[in-house]
Amino acid sequence: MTADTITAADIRINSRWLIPIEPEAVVLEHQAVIIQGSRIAAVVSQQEADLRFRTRETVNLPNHVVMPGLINLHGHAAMSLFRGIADDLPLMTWLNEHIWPAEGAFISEQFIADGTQLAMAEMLRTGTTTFSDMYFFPEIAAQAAHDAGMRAQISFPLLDFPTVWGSGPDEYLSKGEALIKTWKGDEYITPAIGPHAPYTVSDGPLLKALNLSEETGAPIQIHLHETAFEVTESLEKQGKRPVARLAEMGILGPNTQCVHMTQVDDSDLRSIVESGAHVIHCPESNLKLASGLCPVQKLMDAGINVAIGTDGAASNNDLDLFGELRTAAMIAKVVADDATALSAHQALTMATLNGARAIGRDHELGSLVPGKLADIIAVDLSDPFLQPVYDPASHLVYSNHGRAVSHSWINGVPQLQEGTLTRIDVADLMLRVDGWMERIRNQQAQ
Ligand SMILES: CSC[C@H]1O[C@@H](n2cnc3c(O)ncnc32)[C@H](O)[C@@H]1O
Ligand SMILES: [Zn+2]
Repeated sequence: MTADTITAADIRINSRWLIPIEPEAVVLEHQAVIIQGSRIAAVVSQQEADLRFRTRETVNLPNHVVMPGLINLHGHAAMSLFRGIADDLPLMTWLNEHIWPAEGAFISEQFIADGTQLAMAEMLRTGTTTFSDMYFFPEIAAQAAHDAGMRAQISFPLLDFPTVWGSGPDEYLSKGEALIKTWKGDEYITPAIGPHAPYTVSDGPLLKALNLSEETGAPIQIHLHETAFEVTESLEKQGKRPVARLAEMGILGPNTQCVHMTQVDDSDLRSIVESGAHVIHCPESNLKLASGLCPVQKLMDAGINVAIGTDGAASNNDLDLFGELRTAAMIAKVVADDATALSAHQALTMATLNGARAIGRDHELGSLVPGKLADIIAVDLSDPFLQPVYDPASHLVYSNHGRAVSHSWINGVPQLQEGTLTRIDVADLMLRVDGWMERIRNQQAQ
């Protein structure tokens, strides 16, 4: 090897273990990830890296596993400010009697800016590099994510009734169209359409959402079959199951993300498979609201792409995707009555490549492959609760929680170094969070 075969690059990450996700489910040892600009230039053995690359910066991670950044495909980021205000309730009581009144009373542009930043701090700290949001004032959330250098799919809300963000479907759709125009093509922000649920959006606005999606390419994300009650009520009012209604309208397709899907009969399964729609599994929210259990392994066996999300911090009550994976893997086994269901590697793929596929970005996100964007995390396995290490993939899913995440990069830019966030001023954020807590608590006490 001569000097002219040595390539200059920006960052070299040396790690004890590496889980690339693609091309296969393996754990590699003593690898180096080479980053040039915003992309992965190479993933090679450390010996080969010594011969082929000279980098501006080298990060040595001797007790760590390096893998692609996690993708949290469903949440309501600013609801972090409502964490713990209404626990131990079923979905419709939680929404009608607690969450919707609180949203009416408190949500403003500043609430969304602060709440989204709080959510991003937690997600970055626990290994998420891309998140999906469906909430009010999406233009503020998009700007907050962009400013923090986080990747996000930002869905604008669509409902039949007025909220803090608009007077009804027409206003939501025209503001949403503006959001799409502003952010389409951005490398960090993917604008999307968020019809809330089949029970809150009637056919007219749903069809307009579909038109907008077809015209702009913006994905649709919708809460779907979250509870048995949703399905029963739809059968009573519409004479059909929500999935059948959406399938007949043409809403289900490869650009549609169906969140929850705890109720799946054979006809639902067929509709989802035939349409190519994606399912977003939110196990902890489903458990906490006693909504039901998504049959993840059955969906995957049928060929459906299943990604994972935390849902909002008011129904979870955290945004730690590693914790979510542990729950997902555990309940998948009971639901399938099969301990081999959702293995550790399948779970890690669900939180990375499947998430990228659901937002149509698997060609550039979700695995550590040369040419893909450098969204990378490192997890420190040196703590006693992660020792001894026979299989790092097992530890990441079954023994870990997100606090062991030590480093992350998004687009090749460091976001977390030795557990410290580089782009969010946490002390300042906490002052603003305290202010919101006082206001919310005072109003609740009245
Ligand atoms: C249209 S903005 C989002 C809207 O959804 C509410 N929400 C939060 N979690 C859930 C859930 O699990 N099912 C249904 N709706 C949910 C949130 O409070 C906003 O009002
Ligand atoms: Zn939700």
